[in-house]
Amino acid sequence: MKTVIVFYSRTRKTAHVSKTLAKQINADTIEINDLKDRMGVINYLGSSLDALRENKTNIKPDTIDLSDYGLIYIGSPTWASKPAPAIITMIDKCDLKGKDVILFSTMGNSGGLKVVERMREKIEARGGRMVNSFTIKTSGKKIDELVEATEKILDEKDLKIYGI
Ligand SMILES: Cc1cc2nc3c(=O)[nH]c(=O)nc-3n(C[C@H](O)[C@H](O)[C@H](O)COP(=O)(O)O)c2cc1C
Repeated sequence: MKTVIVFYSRTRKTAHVSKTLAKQINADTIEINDLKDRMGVINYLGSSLDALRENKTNIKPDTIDLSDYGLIYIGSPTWASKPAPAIITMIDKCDLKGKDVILFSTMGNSGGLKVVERMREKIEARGGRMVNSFTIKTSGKKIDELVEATEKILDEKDLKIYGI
């Protein structure tokens, strides 16, 4: 069975982590886009509130077909210690019955574990099973440092053994 990395990324950090992983483990990627404008200071506050309240949002693609995949990574930035609304919305539209899932979050400095924990609850409710997870701090990291941190986690967590 194939592996896919499903992610949302507002400022490309989670995207860099996802693309690095995909290259290393030979996985497909699916980027979830949030159709609501999330940029700028005012939208930052609104986005934090949306995340706190677990408000749904319009996403593109609207639905994703995971039937070809046995192992699914789901990655989200940390927003107010919660998953981004685009990821909450996406998980609630997915059939994860019998799927192994690896969850990860990026964060400025803190709250990433709570994001993983909330995603775990949600994927389990939809029949998925979390087999591993990790968080990555992104604050102050340049792209090459993010790539390096991702490769380090890949080794530490032995991620290459899953989905073979
Ligand atoms: C609305 C919003 C809320 C955030 N809340 C947190 C937070 O609670 N804790 C934290 O460490 N970082 C927080 N961040 C920072 C992001 O989690 C971090 O920069 C992340 O790596 C960005 O990923 P991206 O570039 O893929 O969007 C927040 C960012 C935004 C836009």
